[in-house]
Amino acid sequence: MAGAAGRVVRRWYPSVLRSSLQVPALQLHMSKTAMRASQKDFESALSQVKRLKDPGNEVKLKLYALYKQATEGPCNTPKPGVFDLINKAKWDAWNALGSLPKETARQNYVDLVSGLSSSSDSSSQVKPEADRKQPGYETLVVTSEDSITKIMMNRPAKKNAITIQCLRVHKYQPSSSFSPTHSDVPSEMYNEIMLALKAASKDDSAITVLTGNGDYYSSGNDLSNFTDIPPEGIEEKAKSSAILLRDFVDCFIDFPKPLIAVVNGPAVGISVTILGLFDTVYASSRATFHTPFSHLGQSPEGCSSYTFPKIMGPAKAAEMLIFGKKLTAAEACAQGLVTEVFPDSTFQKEVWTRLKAYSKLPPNAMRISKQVIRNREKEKLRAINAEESRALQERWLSDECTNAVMNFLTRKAKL
Ligand SMILES: CCCCC/C=C/C(=O)SCCNC(=O)CCNC(=O)[C@H](O)C(C)(C)COP(=O)(O)OP(=O)(O)OC[C@H]1O[C@@H](n2cnc3c(N)ncnc32)[C@H](O)[C@@H]1OP(=O)(O)O
Repeated sequence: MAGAAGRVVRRWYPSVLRSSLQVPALQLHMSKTAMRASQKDFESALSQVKRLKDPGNEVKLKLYALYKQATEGPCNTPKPGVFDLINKAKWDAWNALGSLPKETARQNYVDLVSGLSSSSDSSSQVKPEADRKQPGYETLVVTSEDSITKIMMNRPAKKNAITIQCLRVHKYQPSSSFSPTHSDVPSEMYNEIMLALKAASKDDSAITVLTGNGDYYSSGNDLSNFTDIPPEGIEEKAKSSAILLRDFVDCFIDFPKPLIAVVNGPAVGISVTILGLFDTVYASSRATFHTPFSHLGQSPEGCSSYTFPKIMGPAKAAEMLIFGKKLTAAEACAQGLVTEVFPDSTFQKEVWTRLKAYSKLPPNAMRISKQVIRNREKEKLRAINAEESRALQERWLSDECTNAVMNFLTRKAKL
């Protein structure tokens, strides 16, 4: 397996796979004997693959196997143990290629990537407001129009799960080696949402909207965040995640303008809990609201331990936050978490018509009204946020949490 230096990280590899799917830089300096006609195509496919949308684990395994076969030949490593699920899946995929010649594997790799590229080019996934899109975000589409700044979570293939890890993008230098020409690209969603909120708080928009692209609003914390353990160890990871969580939630507590959630589909975990910090929540009739913290060995965040009992009363809040009861949009509206539910078929049209009308109201008056409503609670909310983050820091180190996350990542459990 590759050492830490000189690695290519394929952006869409979940970190659970990434750790061992990383392509050793030196392997890309193919031996002279391998410099055949398809070498150039192969190299171009290797760089093309990094720009593709996530093709799913099955295809990633195929790519991995073909890559290994093309560069190393038939599988030559011992079979991983039965509990080493990820490495075993990879080993199985490589081993299944038997004695396929290197050249054929290389050609198959090129063909597979070319097929993936054309299907991703013709993908029906809309690139919303591409022309008005603010540059610089990897996981969001941020647009400003009609005095509304819209922050759209944009990982539809992953149900807009919110990522932590800062991917290191190493650029391929054909002549020498892989070098980290641009590292720490802010490609993760927690930080990008914070950046977008900070920018929106200062821009000339009157209101700010958070929504999701695709069929989900958001499936909450990306559970593969838990697998990206730094060399300093798991305690350090829990500590830095708790700080990130606290800072993330503080951005919502402190946001100075009217903040509206346009909940276009199901919402899970932290994408639900922070709704208590929004001023208005519009939901599609297709949306659901689910906070399965106990199932995950975790505890509530986003100030929900305070806002939910306040909004819906302690008994209903406990059913959601302790027992993970999933609410329909209508139920969430009846409990006061959602402002209004719209039929899914007319959701976007009705909501945006409403929001455009609101955005024409005098912005300073709206801002002051929000402050009058919210300011007296801010200090309390910050203290609650810090306390919830501390509790989670411990939870993340528990066996209950580790087992629940591993069950999801190995596909034994879905919520
Ligand atoms: C640092 C701050 C931490 C703050 C603490 C936050 C806590 C939380 O937010 S707790 C909630 C965490 N979220 C979950 O537990 C949801 C897990 N996801 C699911 O149960 C399901 O994926 C689903 C119910 C959301 C959707 O099911 P389904 O419609 O069957 O779609 P798939 O499962 O096939 O999902 C497609 C694709 O997306 C990946 N994915 C979805 N959600 C997550 C997620 N939260 N984390 C990581 N990955 C997620 C899923 O793995 C699939 O990926 P591929 O297999 O590669 O296609």
